Amino acid sequence: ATTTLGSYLATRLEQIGIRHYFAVPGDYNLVLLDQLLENENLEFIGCCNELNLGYACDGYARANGVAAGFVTFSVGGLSAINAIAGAYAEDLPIIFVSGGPNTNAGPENRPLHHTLGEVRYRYQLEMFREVTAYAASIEHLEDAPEKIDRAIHVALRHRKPVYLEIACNLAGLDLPAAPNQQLAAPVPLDEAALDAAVENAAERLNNAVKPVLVAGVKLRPWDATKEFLELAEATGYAVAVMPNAKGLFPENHPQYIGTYWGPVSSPGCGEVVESADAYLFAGPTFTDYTTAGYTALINSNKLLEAGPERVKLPGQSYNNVPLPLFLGKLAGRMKKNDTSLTAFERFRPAPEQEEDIVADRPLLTRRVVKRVEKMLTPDMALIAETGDSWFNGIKTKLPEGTAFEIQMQYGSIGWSVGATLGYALAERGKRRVVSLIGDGSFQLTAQEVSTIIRYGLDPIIFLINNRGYTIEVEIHDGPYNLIKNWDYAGLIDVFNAEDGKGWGVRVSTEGELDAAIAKALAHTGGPSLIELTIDRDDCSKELLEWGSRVAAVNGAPPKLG
Ligand SMILES: C/C(NCc1cnc(C)nc1N)=C(/S)[C@H](O)COP(=O)(O)OP(=O)(O)O
Ligand SMILES: [Mg+2]
Repeated sequence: ATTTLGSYLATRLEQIGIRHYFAVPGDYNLVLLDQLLENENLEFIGCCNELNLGYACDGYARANGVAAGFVTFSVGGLSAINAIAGAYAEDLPIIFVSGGPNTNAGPENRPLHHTLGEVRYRYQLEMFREVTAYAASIEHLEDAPEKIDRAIHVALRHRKPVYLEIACNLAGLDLPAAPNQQLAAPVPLDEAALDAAVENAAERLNNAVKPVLVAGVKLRPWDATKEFLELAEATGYAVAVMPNAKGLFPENHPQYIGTYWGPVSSPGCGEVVESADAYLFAGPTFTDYTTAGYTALINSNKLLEAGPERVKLPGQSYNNVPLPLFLGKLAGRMKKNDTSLTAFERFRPAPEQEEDIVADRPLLTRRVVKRVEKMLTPDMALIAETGDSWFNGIKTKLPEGTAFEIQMQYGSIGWSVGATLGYALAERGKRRVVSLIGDGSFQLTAQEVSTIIRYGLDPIIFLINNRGYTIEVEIHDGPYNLIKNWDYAGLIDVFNAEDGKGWGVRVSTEGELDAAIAKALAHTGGPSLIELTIDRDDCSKELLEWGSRVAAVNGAPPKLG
């Protein structure tokens, strides 16, 4: 049996669990798209532009584990590259495919449209090489299967996007049949290093007086959340999560003490973590944003850092130690010690009294967070866009089982609209998406709401209209932080046109918000966009504190020498 190059690729995508792929057509990928349409287990999802296509792949990969996107050469690829770089930063496997020039164009010295006007066609491949874990151009049929399989293998093994460029005159040609072979490779394991790391870590933690555990963002891409929970319950320690790891440990768990974010940690949490005499961080990233401008007091003499594939203990490092194996094995060596949790219990903040809704009270960010918290259910996912939505999203208490998504490593505003599309598609019928999106971010990618309408997805979008770039205002204000206001709620009518089922409303009081949420929860067949009127200076207190610290780091004078 033979298969065409395009249907070989389609079969592979199906084999790794993809059911939808995102595409914007162009004459370099039309024949390839025809091949994909032949596969009835894959659904074509057309996006308004390639940047949003990339963000949709990001959101889909967060829910589904891996995603695929298809663009045309240069005008498509160079538009998508920012989203693919973001997926690299966020450890998301994406099979990203661009149509490429006809294989004869180079040898016959043919200038082509959509290119730089010179006969040199490798520039897109070189650019993607920088933001993917593997990049290859397929210009000969005989090496297509190997390059496709290698790309998929690398994406799944390293949890990173990969890039394939397929010459437009090859996609519909026959290939040798597709052997069903193992595509995902296990993480390398050094048994001796694993045992030594467990031995050393167990000794340090079992001899500590008040050790704590902190969950990091890499727990999820390296499938170690279950083992982290096991370790937590084997130790009885206080457990915190870093801001971009929210949702990776159940927040109603008796050992959960909140978000550890240095000076903007949740009440009591920072104190307990920083006063511990040993802390195990599992899968952490210590960036300027996750440490509030490096003001988090993390002492390397007390730090046990378990990364995706290596463990770092004070004065010792162990390589080829997979995170889930390390955490799981360590759990079996731990003694119970609830000293840090007992310390936290002494000042655990009393649950906040639920304030009654004051119908005609103007909206306050703090009150909006409380109202969103109340509507969340375990079968929802909360997506927080870059902006004050980070702080508001992170402060939102999650019911057990509710998922949380944030792009704190890359922080490219506008990401959340495409990510909402991709995530909602992957989780259709299983999880409803609730998104917190600022007005400034929304203006970069708003048109993808029409794709959400086109495919009848029903996320609930809270559009926080505070008249500008408030994060930037708090870090460093200037006239550039002002934006032109839109009628955000009215956009829904624009995108609905004659057949859409989106619903939009603008609210400015607590009573209006309450009624809008009730209506959104009942609204199906399309998105609900609730535009919130928020005062320009009404932001979370954490943003104020965090902003001044990040600004201090940004402004640090160049070191001499
Ligand atoms: C302009 C910028 N960051 C710089 C930036 C600029 N361009 C891209 C693609 N990504 C970025 N992070 C940021 S965080 C704005 O405050 C976002 O504004 P908005 O969505 O309105 O949220 P807040 O009002 O809560 O800040
Ligand atoms: Mg704003």
